[in-house]
Amino acid sequence: MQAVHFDIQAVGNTWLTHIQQRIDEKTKPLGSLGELEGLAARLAQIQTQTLDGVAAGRISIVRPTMLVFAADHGIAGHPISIAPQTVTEQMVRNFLAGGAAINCFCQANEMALMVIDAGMISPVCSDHPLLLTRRVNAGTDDFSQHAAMTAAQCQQALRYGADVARDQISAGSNVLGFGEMGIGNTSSASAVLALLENIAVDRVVGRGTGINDDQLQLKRELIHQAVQRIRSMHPEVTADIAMQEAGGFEIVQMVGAMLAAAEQRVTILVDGFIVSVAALLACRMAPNCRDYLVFCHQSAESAHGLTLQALNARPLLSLGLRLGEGTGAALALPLLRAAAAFYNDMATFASAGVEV
Ligand SMILES: Cc1cc2ncn([C@H]3O[C@H](COP(=O)(O)O)[C@@H](O)[C@H]3O)c2cc1C
Ligand SMILES: O=C(O)c1cccnc1
Repeated sequence: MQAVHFDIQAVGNTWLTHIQQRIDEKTKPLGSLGELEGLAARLAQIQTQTLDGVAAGRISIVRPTMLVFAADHGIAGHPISIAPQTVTEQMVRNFLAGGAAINCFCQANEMALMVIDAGMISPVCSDHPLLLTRRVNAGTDDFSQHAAMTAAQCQQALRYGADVARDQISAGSNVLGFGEMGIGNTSSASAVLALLENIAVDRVVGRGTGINDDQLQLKRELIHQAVQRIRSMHPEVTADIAMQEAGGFEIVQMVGAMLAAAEQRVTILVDGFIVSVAALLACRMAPNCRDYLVFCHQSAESAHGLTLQALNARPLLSLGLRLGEGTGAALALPLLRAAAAFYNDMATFASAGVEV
């Protein structure tokens, strides 16, 4: 099967001085809107391709949509989460019924929500308007023993994810949020991070949903075993190998969706640890993808800091969240709206007759 290819343009710094000049002409002391200025500049860079666009263009946030990718993980057959695998499906039903944290935050912040079955153990038989069924398989294999998926499944997951993003973009979205649901997926994310960044397993493994000391010890051992197995077979671990060996279908679909979004100059809202690991994989496959990422929050999962460091990222919020589902990304959307509002509508010193 032919590998999926993405053609992503770098945002480039051509217009950055002009964009910064537009920000500096606003009626405020230089730099006084702090990180909101960097956020506005990033959004403007993503959306602006001409000098006229810098002078008169507006940052637009159209049909912002949260994509929650759900899948199951063979490794969750071991007691490495507070919850059994069945909770993935139960939570997906909860998303569809509107009862989860992500539903509340999307509703509060006027964000659309779509849930993707990327490969849960059992399909949710539903023609629910929020559900997209893009199942690669009924969960991955236990990656502490075997590869999580085949090369063909990995390519299929990338393709499905890319198609999900393209469909939302065709429907008008120019901001896509990323969230996930999959019991055991912090194990997968930790293994991928250890493999890509060559970090010692003990430093990348955390408590996920809040496991106890015995479970943490087992989680470390299983991931250590996996990393040793994978490294002994592949002295050089590429993103493709990390995904096949230790990924989850929701993680790989997020990678495909991010790459497709970046290809179409769409802003990507990155949630917590698991989504950030997907972002790291996407940037390994296509470094220009980095230009389209907005890092929304820093999770309490200890390895999230290491992931953000690897991506040279400074997130907008730090609220001690450790939930996933896209919650941190949905909470950051009002900051994007505020950045767009001041960039688009704030008076300049000249227009307001303010002299300093
Ligand atoms: C009720 C419940 C709701 C959740 N919503 C997100 N997650 C989060 O926890 C899981 C990852 O943690 P671990 O690797 O420890 O299983 C993912 O499903 C993630 O989205 C949840 C977990 C639970 C139990
Ligand atoms: O940071 C996250 O995304 C996270 C942390 C714990 C559990 N689930 C998700």
